[in-house]
Amino acid sequence: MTKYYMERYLENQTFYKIQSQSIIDNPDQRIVDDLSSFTGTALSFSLTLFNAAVDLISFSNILFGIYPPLFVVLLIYSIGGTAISVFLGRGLVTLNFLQEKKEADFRYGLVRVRENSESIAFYGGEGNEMQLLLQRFRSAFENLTQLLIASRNLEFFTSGYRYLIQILPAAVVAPMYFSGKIEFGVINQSVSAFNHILGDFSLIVYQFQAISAFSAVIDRLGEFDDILDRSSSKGVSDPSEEIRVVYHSVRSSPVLESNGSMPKDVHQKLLDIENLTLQTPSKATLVRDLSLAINEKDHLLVMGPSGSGKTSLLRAMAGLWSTGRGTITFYVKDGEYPLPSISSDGNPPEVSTVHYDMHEELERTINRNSRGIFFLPQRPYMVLGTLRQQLLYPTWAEDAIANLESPKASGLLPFLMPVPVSGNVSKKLAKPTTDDLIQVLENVRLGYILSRIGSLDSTCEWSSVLSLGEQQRLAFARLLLSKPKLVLLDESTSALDEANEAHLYQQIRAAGITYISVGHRNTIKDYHNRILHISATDPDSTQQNWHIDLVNYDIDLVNRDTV
Ligand SMILES: Nc1ncnc2c1ncn2[C@@H]1O[C@H](COP(=O)(O)OP(=O)(O)OP(=O)(O)O)[C@@H](O)[C@H]1O
Repeated sequence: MTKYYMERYLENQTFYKIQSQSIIDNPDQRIVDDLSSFTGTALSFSLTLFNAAVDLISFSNILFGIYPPLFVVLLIYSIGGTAISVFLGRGLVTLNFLQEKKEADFRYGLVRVRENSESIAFYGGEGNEMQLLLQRFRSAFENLTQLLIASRNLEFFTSGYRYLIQILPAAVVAPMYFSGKIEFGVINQSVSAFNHILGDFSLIVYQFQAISAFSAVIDRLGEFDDILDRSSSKGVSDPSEEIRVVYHSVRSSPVLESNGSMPKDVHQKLLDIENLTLQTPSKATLVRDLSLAINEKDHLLVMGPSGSGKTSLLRAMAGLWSTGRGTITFYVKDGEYPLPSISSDGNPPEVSTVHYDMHEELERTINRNSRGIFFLPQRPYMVLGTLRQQLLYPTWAEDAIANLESPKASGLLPFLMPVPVSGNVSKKLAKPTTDDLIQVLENVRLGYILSRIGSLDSTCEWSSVLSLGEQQRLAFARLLLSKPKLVLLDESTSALDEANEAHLYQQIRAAGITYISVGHRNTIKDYHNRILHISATDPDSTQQNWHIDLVNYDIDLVNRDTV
Protein backbone atom coordinates (compact mmCIF):
# COMPACT_ATOMS: atom_id res chain seq x y z
CA MET A 1 0.00 0.00 0.00
CA THR A 2 2.86 2.36 0.80
CA LYS A 3 4.30 1.90 -2.66
CA TYR A 4 0.88 2.22 -4.29
CA TYR A 5 0.20 5.52 -2.51
CA MET A 6 3.70 6.84 -3.19
CA GLU A 7 3.29 6.11 -6.89
CA ARG A 8 -0.02 7.96 -7.06
CA TYR A 9 1.40 10.82 -4.97
CA LEU A 10 4.30 11.31 -7.38
CA GLU A 11 2.19 10.79 -10.52
CA ASN A 12 0.84 13.75 -12.52
CA GLN A 13 2.78 16.12 -10.28
CA THR A 14 0.14 15.58 -7.60
CA PHE A 15 2.69 16.28 -4.85
CA TYR A 16 3.22 19.73 -6.39
CA LYS A 17 -0.49 20.51 -6.64
CA ILE A 18 -1.11 19.38 -3.05
CA GLN A 19 1.72 21.55 -1.76
CA SER A 20 1.23 24.64 -3.92
CA GLN A 21 -2.52 24.80 -3.44
CA SER A 22 -2.43 23.59 0.21
CA ILE A 23 -5.12 21.04 -0.64
CA ILE A 24 -4.61 18.73 2.34
CA ASP A 25 -2.29 18.71 5.33
CA ASN A 26 0.71 16.46 5.80
CA PRO A 27 0.48 13.91 2.97
CA ASP A 28 3.76 12.40 4.22
CA GLN A 29 2.21 11.54 7.59
CA ARG A 30 -0.73 9.94 5.82
CA ILE A 31 1.62 7.74 3.80
CA VAL A 32 3.78 6.74 6.76
CA ASP A 33 1.65 6.70 9.93
CA ASP A 34 -1.91 6.43 8.70
CA LEU A 35 -1.21 3.59 6.31
CA SER A 36 0.67 1.75 9.01
CA SER A 37 -2.11 2.10 11.58
CA PHE A 38 -4.76 1.36 8.96
CA THR A 39 -3.20 -1.97 8.00
CA GLY A 40 -2.31 -2.87 11.61
CA THR A 41 -5.73 -2.06 13.03
CA ALA A 42 -7.61 -3.59 10.10
CA LEU A 43 -5.76 -6.85 10.69
CA SER A 44 -6.27 -6.88 14.45
CA PHE A 45 -9.97 -5.98 14.11
CA SER A 46 -10.53 -8.76 11.63
CA LEU A 47 -8.97 -11.24 14.02
CA THR A 48 -10.96 -9.87 16.95
CA LEU A 49 -14.20 -10.17 14.98
CA PHE A 50 -13.39 -13.71 13.92
CA ASN A 51 -12.55 -14.66 17.53
CA ALA A 52 -15.76 -13.09 18.79
CA ALA A 53 -17.85 -14.96 16.21
CA VAL A 54 -16.30 -18.33 17.13
CA ASP A 55 -16.63 -17.52 20.82
CA LEU A 56 -20.25 -16.50 20.47
CA ILE A 57 -21.22 -19.67 18.65
CA SER A 58 -19.45 -21.89 21.20
CA PHE A 59 -20.75 -20.27 24.37
CA SER A 60 -24.26 -19.28 23.26
CA ASN A 61 -25.24 -22.95 23.29
CA ILE A 62 -23.99 -23.43 26.81
CA LEU A 63 -25.67 -20.33 28.22
CA PHE A 64 -28.87 -20.92 26.30
CA GLY A 65 -28.94 -24.49 27.64
CA ILE A 66 -28.58 -23.34 31.25
CA TYR A 67 -31.05 -20.45 31.34
CA PRO A 68 -32.36 -18.83 28.13
CA PRO A 69 -33.65 -15.56 29.70
CA LEU A 70 -30.08 -14.79 30.80
CA PHE A 71 -29.07 -14.74 27.18
CA VAL A 72 -31.84 -12.29 26.27
CA VAL A 73 -30.98 -9.97 29.19
CA LEU A 74 -27.37 -10.01 28.08
CA LEU A 75 -28.36 -9.06 24.54
CA ILE A 76 -30.49 -6.13 25.71
CA TYR A 77 -27.77 -5.00 28.12
CA SER A 78 -25.10 -4.97 25.45
CA ILE A 79 -27.27 -3.14 22.91
CA GLY A 80 -28.00 -0.46 25.51
CA GLY A 81 -24.31 -0.27 26.46
CA THR A 82 -23.27 0.10 22.84
CA ALA A 83 -25.76 2.93 22.28
CA ILE A 84 -24.55 4.81 25.38
CA SER A 85 -20.86 4.38 24.46
CA VAL A 86 -21.49 5.64 20.93
CA PHE A 87 -23.24 8.65 22.43
CA LEU A 88 -20.47 9.33 24.98
CA GLY A 89 -17.64 8.80 22.50
CA ARG A 90 -19.12 10.61 19.51
CA GLY A 91 -16.52 13.40 19.66
CA LEU A 92 -13.59 11.00 19.72
CA VAL A 93 -13.37 10.55 15.94
CA THR A 94 -12.93 14.27 15.32
CA LEU A 95 -10.52 14.61 18.23
CA ASN A 96 -8.42 11.72 16.95
CA PHE A 97 -8.45 13.20 13.45
CA LEU A 98 -7.25 16.55 14.77
CA GLN A 99 -4.65 14.91 16.99
CA GLU A 100 -3.06 13.25 13.97
CA LYS A 101 -3.04 16.52 12.06
CA LYS A 102 -1.66 18.60 14.91
CA GLU A 103 1.10 16.16 15.75
CA ALA A 104 2.08 16.01 12.09
CA ASP A 105 2.08 19.82 11.90
CA PHE A 106 4.36 19.97 14.93
CA ARG A 107 6.73 17.40 13.43
CA TYR A 108 6.77 19.30 10.12
CA GLY A 109 7.66 22.50 12.00
CA LEU A 110 10.70 20.74 13.46
CA VAL A 111 11.68 19.39 10.04
CA ARG A 112 11.55 22.91 8.63
CA VAL A 113 13.95 24.12 11.33
CA ARG A 114 16.32 21.35 10.35
CA GLU A 115 16.03 22.12 6.64
CA ASN A 116 16.40 25.87 7.04
CA SER A 117 18.92 25.74 9.86
CA GLU A 118 21.37 28.12 8.20
CA SER A 119 18.83 30.82 7.38
CA ILE A 120 17.38 30.64 10.88
CA ALA A 121 20.86 30.78 12.43
CA PHE A 122 21.74 33.83 10.27
CA TYR A 123 18.53 35.57 11.25
CA GLY A 124 19.07 34.60 14.89
CA GLY A 125 15.46 33.48 14.74
CA GLU A 126 15.67 30.83 17.47
CA GLY A 127 13.30 32.73 19.75
CA ASN A 128 10.66 33.04 17.04
CA GLU A 129 11.08 29.43 16.02
CA MET A 130 10.61 28.38 19.64
CA GLN A 131 7.40 30.42 19.79
CA LEU A 132 6.10 28.98 16.54
CA LEU A 133 6.98 25.44 17.54
CA LEU A 134 5.50 25.91 21.01
CA GLN A 135 2.32 27.17 19.40
CA ARG A 136 2.07 23.99 17.34
CA PHE A 137 2.97 21.82 20.31
CA ARG A 138 0.43 23.65 22.51
CA SER A 139 -2.26 23.09 19.93
CA ALA A 140 -1.47 19.34 19.85
CA PHE A 141 -1.31 19.23 23.64
CA GLU A 142 -4.66 21.02 24.10
CA ASN A 143 -6.30 18.64 21.69
CA LEU A 144 -4.74 15.69 23.50
CA THR A 145 -6.14 17.03 26.78
CA GLN A 146 -9.64 17.06 25.29
CA LEU A 147 -9.04 13.61 23.88
CA LEU A 148 -7.99 12.33 27.30
CA ILE A 149 -11.03 13.86 29.00
CA ALA A 150 -13.38 12.31 26.43
CA SER A 151 -11.59 8.96 26.79
CA ARG A 152 -11.76 9.17 30.58
CA ASN A 153 -15.53 9.72 30.52
CA LEU A 154 -15.96 6.83 28.18
CA GLU A 155 -13.66 4.68 30.31
CA PHE A 156 -15.76 5.39 33.44
CA PHE A 157 -18.79 4.12 31.62
CA THR A 158 -16.99 1.12 30.12
CA SER A 159 -15.67 0.00 33.52
CA GLY A 160 -19.09 0.39 35.14
CA TYR A 161 -20.64 -1.51 32.25
CA ARG A 162 -18.09 -4.30 32.56
CA TYR A 163 -18.46 -4.89 36.35
CA LEU A 164 -22.08 -4.00 37.06
CA ILE A 165 -23.43 -7.13 35.46
CA GLN A 166 -20.90 -9.58 36.92
CA ILE A 167 -23.22 -10.54 39.75
CA LEU A 168 -26.18 -11.25 37.48
CA PRO A 169 -25.44 -14.82 36.29
CA ALA A 170 -24.60 -16.04 39.81
CA ALA A 171 -27.66 -14.26 41.24
CA VAL A 172 -29.97 -15.86 38.69
CA VAL A 173 -28.46 -19.34 38.65
CA ALA A 174 -27.71 -19.78 42.40
CA PRO A 175 -31.43 -20.22 43.38
CA MET A 176 -31.63 -22.99 40.81
CA TYR A 177 -28.73 -24.73 42.55
CA PHE A 178 -30.35 -24.37 45.97
CA SER A 179 -33.60 -25.78 44.68
CA GLY A 180 -31.54 -28.72 43.39
CA LYS A 181 -32.25 -28.14 39.71
CA ILE A 182 -28.63 -27.82 38.72
CA GLU A 183 -25.21 -28.94 39.99
CA PHE A 184 -22.78 -26.57 41.72
CA GLY A 185 -20.36 -26.57 38.77
CA VAL A 186 -23.05 -25.16 36.53
CA ILE A 187 -22.89 -21.83 38.41
CA ASN A 188 -19.26 -21.41 37.40
CA GLN A 189 -20.03 -22.63 33.93
CA SER A 190 -22.77 -20.07 33.49
CA VAL A 191 -20.60 -17.20 34.85
CA SER A 192 -17.84 -18.13 32.43
CA ALA A 193 -20.19 -18.48 29.43
CA PHE A 194 -21.89 -15.23 30.39
CA ASN A 195 -18.58 -13.32 30.43
CA HIS A 196 -17.53 -14.71 27.10
CA ILE A 197 -20.79 -13.70 25.45
CA LEU A 198 -20.75 -10.33 27.18
CA GLY A 199 -17.29 -9.72 25.72
CA ASP A 200 -18.50 -10.72 22.26
CA PHE A 201 -21.61 -8.57 22.34
CA SER A 202 -19.70 -5.65 23.82
CA LEU A 203 -17.03 -5.45 21.16
CA ILE A 204 -17.97 -1.90 20.25
CA VAL A 205 -18.11 -0.78 23.90
CA TYR A 206 -14.73 -2.26 24.81
CA GLN A 207 -13.00 -1.24 21.60
CA PHE A 208 -14.62 2.15 21.16
CA GLN A 209 -11.43 4.17 21.56
CA ALA A 210 -9.55 2.03 19.10
CA ILE A 211 -12.50 2.15 16.69
CA SER A 212 -12.67 5.94 16.84
CA ALA A 213 -8.92 6.21 16.19
CA PHE A 214 -9.33 3.77 13.29
CA SER A 215 -12.19 5.79 11.92
CA ALA A 216 -10.07 8.98 12.04
CA VAL A 217 -7.33 7.16 10.13
CA ILE A 218 -9.87 6.02 7.52
CA ASP A 219 -11.13 9.61 7.17
CA ARG A 220 -7.62 10.93 6.60
CA LEU A 221 -6.73 8.19 4.14
CA GLY A 222 -10.06 8.55 2.34
CA GLU A 223 -9.52 12.27 1.92
CA PHE A 224 -6.03 11.62 0.56
CA ASP A 225 -7.28 8.90 -1.74
CA ASP A 226 -9.96 11.20 -3.19
CA ILE A 227 -7.37 13.88 -3.94
CA LEU A 228 -5.11 11.35 -5.66
CA ASP A 229 -8.05 10.01 -7.70
CA ARG A 230 -9.16 13.48 -8.71
CA SER A 231 -5.65 14.36 -9.77
CA SER A 232 -5.30 11.27 -11.96
CA SER A 233 -8.76 11.52 -13.56
CA LYS A 234 -8.66 15.29 -14.23
CA GLY A 235 -8.67 16.38 -17.84
CA VAL A 236 -12.29 16.93 -18.80
CA SER A 237 -12.05 20.68 -18.31
CA ASP A 238 -12.90 23.34 -20.84
CA PRO A 239 -9.78 23.72 -23.02
CA SER A 240 -10.59 27.38 -23.70
CA GLU A 241 -10.22 28.04 -19.97
CA GLU A 242 -6.93 26.23 -19.55
CA ILE A 243 -3.43 26.42 -20.92
CA ARG A 244 -2.78 23.46 -23.19
CA VAL A 245 0.66 21.90 -23.23
CA VAL A 246 1.12 19.75 -26.31
CA TYR A 247 4.01 17.49 -27.28
CA HIS A 248 4.18 17.11 -31.01
CA SER A 249 6.08 14.37 -32.71
CA VAL A 250 7.72 15.94 -35.73
CA ARG A 251 8.25 12.90 -37.91
CA SER A 252 5.04 11.06 -37.17
CA SER A 253 2.61 13.96 -37.67
CA PRO A 254 4.17 17.18 -38.84
CA VAL A 255 2.17 20.37 -38.51
CA LEU A 256 0.71 21.64 -41.72
CA GLU A 257 0.78 25.29 -42.59
CA SER A 258 -2.52 27.10 -42.83
CA ASN A 259 -2.48 26.65 -46.61
CA GLY A 260 -2.02 22.90 -46.21
CA SER A 261 1.61 22.76 -47.36
CA MET A 262 4.41 21.12 -45.40
CA PRO A 263 6.65 23.69 -43.72
CA LYS A 264 10.29 23.59 -44.76
CA ASP A 265 11.85 24.07 -41.37
CA VAL A 266 9.55 22.13 -39.09
CA HIS A 267 12.31 19.87 -37.86
CA GLN A 268 14.12 22.94 -36.61
CA LYS A 269 11.29 24.22 -34.52
CA LEU A 270 11.40 23.37 -30.82
CA LEU A 271 8.62 25.38 -29.26
CA ASP A 272 5.56 27.30 -30.33
CA ILE A 273 3.53 29.53 -28.04
CA GLU A 274 0.17 30.60 -29.44
CA ASN A 275 -2.05 33.30 -27.95
CA LEU A 276 -0.96 32.53 -24.44
CA THR A 277 -2.63 34.52 -21.68
CA LEU A 278 -1.31 33.76 -18.22
CA GLN A 279 -3.46 34.43 -15.19
CA THR A 280 -3.00 33.91 -11.47
CA PRO A 281 -5.53 31.60 -9.78
CA SER A 282 -7.40 34.78 -8.73
CA LYS A 283 -7.71 35.64 -12.48
CA ALA A 284 -5.32 38.61 -12.48
CA THR A 285 -3.65 38.71 -15.90
CA LEU A 286 0.13 38.38 -15.89
CA VAL A 287 0.96 38.04 -19.60
CA ARG A 288 -1.54 38.86 -22.35
CA ASP A 289 -1.78 37.16 -25.72
CA LEU A 290 1.80 36.01 -26.11
CA SER A 291 2.78 34.30 -29.37
CA LEU A 292 6.29 33.27 -30.28
CA ALA A 293 8.26 30.38 -31.68
CA ILE A 294 11.67 29.05 -30.73
CA ASN A 295 13.91 27.31 -33.20
CA GLU A 296 17.11 25.41 -32.58
CA LYS A 297 19.95 27.67 -31.40
CA ASP A 298 17.51 30.57 -31.02
CA HIS A 299 18.23 31.53 -27.43
CA LEU A 300 15.59 33.66 -25.76
CA LEU A 301 15.94 35.80 -22.65
CA VAL A 302 12.81 36.69 -20.69
CA MET A 303 13.06 39.94 -18.73
CA GLY A 304 10.64 42.04 -16.75
CA PRO A 305 10.01 43.53 -13.35
CA SER A 306 9.74 41.27 -10.32
CA GLY A 307 6.31 39.69 -10.07
CA SER A 308 5.50 40.27 -13.76
CA GLY A 309 5.08 36.54 -14.43
CA LYS A 310 8.41 35.32 -15.82
CA THR A 311 8.61 32.24 -13.62
CA SER A 312 4.91 31.63 -14.18
CA LEU A 313 5.56 31.53 -17.93
CA LEU A 314 8.13 28.77 -17.38
CA ARG A 315 5.72 27.01 -15.03
CA ALA A 316 3.09 27.07 -17.76
CA MET A 317 5.59 25.50 -20.17
CA ALA A 318 6.34 22.81 -17.58
CA GLY A 319 2.63 22.09 -17.23
CA LEU A 320 2.66 23.31 -13.63
CA TRP A 321 0.49 26.37 -14.28
CA SER A 322 -2.82 25.96 -16.06
CA THR A 323 -4.79 29.13 -15.29
CA GLY A 324 -5.15 31.13 -18.48
CA ARG A 325 -5.62 30.36 -22.17
CA GLY A 326 -3.53 29.42 -25.15
CA THR A 327 -1.40 26.59 -26.42
CA ILE A 328 2.23 25.70 -25.84
CA THR A 329 3.57 23.15 -28.30
CA PHE A 330 6.88 21.36 -27.92
CA TYR A 331 8.26 19.66 -31.02
CA VAL A 332 10.00 16.40 -30.30
CA LYS A 333 11.89 14.53 -32.96
CA ASP A 334 10.36 11.12 -33.30
CA GLY A 335 12.74 8.32 -32.39
CA GLU A 336 15.33 10.62 -30.95
CA TYR A 337 13.74 10.61 -27.53
CA PRO A 338 11.62 7.46 -27.44
CA LEU A 339 8.72 7.09 -25.09
CA PRO A 340 9.38 5.79 -21.60
CA SER A 341 9.36 2.05 -21.35
CA ILE A 342 6.95 2.22 -18.41
CA SER A 343 3.74 4.22 -18.59
CA SER A 344 1.87 5.72 -15.67
CA ASP A 345 -0.12 2.54 -15.10
CA GLY A 346 3.03 0.50 -14.93
CA ASN A 347 2.51 -1.17 -18.31
CA PRO A 348 4.67 -0.64 -21.35
CA PRO A 349 2.86 1.83 -23.62
CA GLU A 350 1.97 0.78 -27.13
CA VAL A 351 4.02 3.22 -29.08
CA SER A 352 1.91 2.97 -32.21
CA THR A 353 -1.20 4.17 -30.37
CA VAL A 354 0.36 7.15 -28.63
CA HIS A 355 -0.32 10.48 -30.31
CA TYR A 356 2.04 13.12 -29.11
CA ASP A 357 -0.08 16.03 -30.18
CA MET A 358 -3.11 15.30 -28.07
CA HIS A 359 -3.77 17.20 -24.92
CA GLU A 360 -4.36 14.90 -22.05
CA GLU A 361 -3.30 14.90 -18.48
CA LEU A 362 -1.58 11.60 -19.15
CA GLU A 363 0.77 13.40 -21.47
CA ARG A 364 2.22 15.34 -18.60
CA THR A 365 2.99 12.19 -16.70
CA ILE A 366 5.47 11.17 -19.33
CA ASN A 367 8.65 12.71 -18.12
CA ARG A 368 9.58 15.84 -20.03
CA ASN A 369 13.24 14.92 -19.74
CA SER A 370 12.56 11.96 -21.96
CA ARG A 371 11.46 14.41 -24.63
CA GLY A 372 14.64 16.43 -24.54
CA ILE A 373 13.21 19.30 -22.52
CA PHE A 374 14.84 20.23 -19.26
CA PHE A 375 14.00 22.80 -16.58
CA LEU A 376 16.38 24.34 -14.09
CA PRO A 377 14.31 25.88 -11.30
CA GLN A 378 15.15 29.06 -9.45
CA ARG A 379 16.18 27.14 -6.33
CA PRO A 380 18.67 24.37 -7.12
CA TYR A 381 17.48 21.07 -5.75
CA MET A 382 19.99 18.72 -4.18
CA VAL A 383 18.88 15.13 -3.70
CA LEU A 384 19.83 13.12 -0.63
CA GLY A 385 22.65 10.83 -1.64
CA THR A 386 26.09 10.68 -3.20
CA LEU A 387 27.72 13.15 -5.57
CA ARG A 388 27.20 10.60 -8.35
CA GLN A 389 23.48 10.53 -7.63
CA GLN A 390 23.41 14.34 -7.70
CA LEU A 391 24.92 14.37 -11.15
CA LEU A 392 22.76 11.61 -12.59
CA TYR A 393 19.54 13.19 -11.31
CA PRO A 394 16.90 13.22 -12.80
CA THR A 395 17.79 11.35 -15.99
CA TRP A 396 19.36 8.24 -14.54
CA ALA A 397 19.11 6.49 -11.21
CA GLU A 398 21.98 5.03 -9.29
CA ASP A 399 20.90 2.36 -6.92
CA ALA A 400 23.07 -0.22 -5.18
CA ILE A 401 20.54 -2.94 -6.00
CA ALA A 402 19.40 -1.62 -9.37
CA ASN A 403 21.61 -3.96 -11.32
CA LEU A 404 20.47 -7.14 -9.67
CA GLU A 405 18.68 -9.43 -12.05
CA SER A 406 15.85 -10.82 -10.01
CA PRO A 407 14.17 -9.91 -6.75
CA LYS A 408 15.02 -13.38 -5.51
CA ALA A 409 18.73 -12.85 -5.98
CA SER A 410 18.62 -9.63 -4.02
CA GLY A 411 16.50 -11.15 -1.27
CA LEU A 412 14.03 -8.29 -1.77
CA LEU A 413 10.29 -8.54 -2.04
CA PRO A 414 9.34 -7.85 -5.68
CA PHE A 415 7.44 -4.65 -4.89
CA LEU A 416 10.52 -3.21 -3.20
CA MET A 417 12.66 -3.51 -6.32
CA PRO A 418 13.78 -0.10 -7.62
CA VAL A 419 11.44 1.35 -10.22
CA PRO A 420 12.95 2.43 -13.55
CA VAL A 421 13.46 6.17 -13.76
CA SER A 422 11.14 7.46 -16.46
CA GLY A 423 13.72 9.95 -17.67
CA ASN A 424 16.08 7.11 -18.39
CA VAL A 425 14.57 6.25 -21.73
CA SER A 426 16.73 7.57 -24.46
CA LYS A 427 18.49 4.66 -26.04
CA LYS A 428 20.96 7.06 -27.53
CA LEU A 429 21.84 8.47 -24.14
CA ALA A 430 24.00 5.95 -22.36
CA LYS A 431 24.52 6.27 -18.66
CA PRO A 432 27.62 8.40 -18.02
CA THR A 433 30.71 6.63 -16.79
CA THR A 434 32.76 7.78 -13.82
CA ASP A 435 35.18 9.50 -16.23
CA ASP A 436 32.29 11.38 -17.86
CA LEU A 437 31.11 12.56 -14.47
CA ILE A 438 34.58 13.74 -13.49
CA GLN A 439 34.94 15.51 -16.83
CA VAL A 440 31.63 17.29 -16.52
CA LEU A 441 32.57 18.49 -13.04
CA GLU A 442 35.72 19.96 -14.58
CA ASN A 443 33.64 21.57 -17.31
CA VAL A 444 31.53 23.46 -14.81
CA ARG A 445 34.63 24.30 -12.75
CA LEU A 446 33.69 22.07 -9.83
CA GLY A 447 36.63 19.66 -10.13
CA TYR A 448 37.98 20.81 -6.79
CA ILE A 449 34.93 19.41 -4.99
CA LEU A 450 35.98 15.91 -5.89
CA SER A 451 39.40 16.34 -4.31
CA ARG A 452 37.76 17.87 -1.24
CA ILE A 453 35.23 15.13 -0.59
CA GLY A 454 37.28 12.19 -1.82
CA SER A 455 35.08 10.33 -4.30
CA LEU A 456 31.92 10.48 -6.36
CA ASP A 457 30.33 8.08 -3.91
CA SER A 458 30.67 10.23 -0.82
CA THR A 459 27.43 11.28 0.80
CA CYS A 460 26.94 14.77 2.23
CA GLU A 461 24.14 17.13 3.10
CA TRP A 462 24.75 18.80 -0.26
CA SER A 463 22.42 21.74 0.11
CA SER A 464 24.35 22.93 3.17
CA VAL A 465 27.85 21.82 2.16
CA LEU A 466 27.80 23.45 -1.29
CA SER A 467 27.42 27.18 -1.78
CA LEU A 468 24.44 28.37 -3.79
CA GLY A 469 26.68 29.13 -6.76
CA GLU A 470 28.23 25.67 -6.54
CA GLN A 471 24.77 24.13 -6.48
CA GLN A 472 23.87 26.13 -9.58
CA ARG A 473 27.01 24.88 -11.32
CA LEU A 474 26.12 21.32 -10.31
CA ALA A 475 22.70 21.87 -11.89
CA PHE A 476 24.46 22.84 -15.13
CA ALA A 477 26.58 19.70 -14.88
CA ARG A 478 23.35 17.65 -14.85
CA LEU A 479 22.26 19.57 -17.90
CA LEU A 480 25.47 18.87 -19.80
CA LEU A 481 25.15 15.17 -19.02
CA SER A 482 21.51 14.92 -20.10
CA LYS A 483 22.10 16.91 -23.31
CA PRO A 484 18.50 18.05 -23.80
CA LYS A 485 17.35 19.85 -26.95
CA LEU A 486 15.77 22.69 -25.06
CA VAL A 487 16.34 23.97 -21.57
CA LEU A 488 14.42 26.52 -19.57
CA LEU A 489 16.63 28.34 -17.09
CA ASP A 490 14.90 30.26 -14.34
CA GLU A 491 17.53 32.66 -12.95
CA SER A 492 19.79 29.62 -12.83
CA THR A 493 22.99 31.66 -12.69
CA SER A 494 21.77 34.31 -10.23
CA ALA A 495 24.28 33.28 -7.54
CA LEU A 496 27.27 33.13 -9.90
CA ASP A 497 29.93 35.69 -10.74
CA GLU A 498 29.96 36.99 -14.31
CA ALA A 499 32.97 34.92 -15.38
CA ASN A 500 31.40 31.67 -14.24
CA GLU A 501 28.07 32.67 -15.72
CA ALA A 502 29.68 33.35 -19.11
CA HIS A 503 31.56 30.06 -18.91
CA LEU A 504 28.40 28.04 -18.22
CA TYR A 505 26.44 29.68 -21.03
CA GLN A 506 29.33 28.95 -23.42
CA GLN A 507 29.34 25.33 -22.27
CA ILE A 508 25.66 24.73 -22.93
CA ARG A 509 25.78 26.62 -26.20
CA ALA A 510 28.75 24.50 -27.31
CA ALA A 511 26.79 21.38 -26.35
CA GLY A 512 24.13 22.41 -28.88
CA ILE A 513 21.48 23.05 -26.26
CA THR A 514 18.89 25.71 -27.03
CA TYR A 515 17.90 27.70 -23.97
CA ILE A 516 15.24 30.08 -22.73
CA SER A 517 16.44 32.03 -19.70
CA VAL A 518 14.74 34.21 -17.19
CA GLY A 519 17.07 36.79 -15.70
CA HIS A 520 17.51 40.32 -14.49
CA ARG A 521 21.20 40.96 -15.22
CA ASN A 522 22.20 42.85 -18.34
CA THR A 523 25.35 40.73 -18.66
CA ILE A 524 23.41 37.66 -19.78
CA LYS A 525 21.95 39.51 -22.79
CA ASP A 526 25.18 38.68 -24.63
CA TYR A 527 24.34 34.96 -24.70
CA HIS A 528 20.89 35.35 -26.21
CA ASN A 529 19.44 36.21 -29.62
CA ARG A 530 16.17 37.75 -28.56
CA ILE A 531 14.76 39.35 -25.44
CA LEU A 532 11.14 38.98 -24.45
CA HIS A 533 10.22 41.96 -22.26
CA ILE A 534 7.20 41.46 -20.06
CA SER A 535 5.81 44.55 -18.34
CA ALA A 536 3.33 44.88 -15.51
CA THR A 537 -0.27 44.59 -16.78
CA ASP A 538 -2.84 47.31 -16.63
CA PRO A 539 -6.11 45.61 -15.57
CA ASP A 540 -8.18 48.04 -17.71
CA SER A 541 -6.18 47.56 -20.89
CA THR A 542 -6.54 44.77 -23.44
CA GLN A 543 -3.17 45.56 -25.05
CA GLN A 544 -0.33 43.06 -25.14
CA ASN A 545 2.10 43.67 -22.30
CA TRP A 546 5.15 42.19 -23.98
CA HIS A 547 7.50 42.92 -26.85
CA ILE A 548 10.51 41.21 -28.36
CA ASP A 549 13.89 42.86 -29.00
CA LEU A 550 16.48 41.35 -31.27
CA VAL A 551 20.05 41.18 -29.94
CA ASN A 552 22.95 39.30 -31.52
CA TYR A 553 20.39 38.02 -33.97
CA ASP A 554 21.43 35.53 -36.56
CA ILE A 555 19.96 36.30 -40.00
CA ASP A 556 19.51 32.58 -40.52
CA LEU A 557 17.08 32.45 -37.65
CA VAL A 558 15.12 35.48 -38.94
CA ASN A 559 14.61 33.71 -42.24
CA ARG A 560 13.01 30.88 -40.40
CA ASP A 561 10.15 33.10 -39.42
CA THR A 562 10.63 32.86 -35.71
CA VAL A 563 9.67 36.37 -34.65
N1 LIG B 1 0.18 30.05 -6.56
C1 LIG B 1 -0.04 31.36 -6.74
N2 LIG B 1 -1.23 31.90 -6.43
C2 LIG B 1 -1.48 33.21 -6.65
N3 LIG B 1 -0.60 34.05 -7.15
C3 LIG B 1 0.61 33.58 -7.48
C4 LIG B 1 0.96 32.21 -7.29
N4 LIG B 1 2.23 32.04 -7.70
C5 LIG B 1 2.66 33.25 -8.12
N5 LIG B 1 1.69 34.17 -7.98
C6 LIG B 1 1.77 35.57 -8.32
O1 LIG B 1 2.00 35.68 -9.71
C7 LIG B 1 2.86 36.77 -9.98
C8 LIG B 1 3.99 36.33 -10.88
O2 LIG B 1 4.85 35.48 -10.17
P1 LIG B 1 6.22 34.98 -10.80
O3 LIG B 1 6.88 34.08 -9.81
O4 LIG B 1 5.95 34.46 -12.15
O5 LIG B 1 7.02 36.35 -10.93
P2 LIG B 1 8.44 36.64 -11.55
O6 LIG B 1 8.25 37.58 -12.67
O7 LIG B 1 9.17 35.38 -11.84
O8 LIG B 1 9.10 37.38 -10.32
P3 LIG B 1 10.61 37.41 -9.79
O9 LIG B 1 11.42 38.14 -10.83
O10 LIG B 1 10.51 38.18 -8.53
O11 LIG B 1 11.05 35.99 -9.59
C9 LIG B 1 3.33 37.31 -8.64
O12 LIG B 1 2.59 38.49 -8.36
C10 LIG B 1 2.98 36.22 -7.67
O13 LIG B 1 2.65 36.76 -6.41
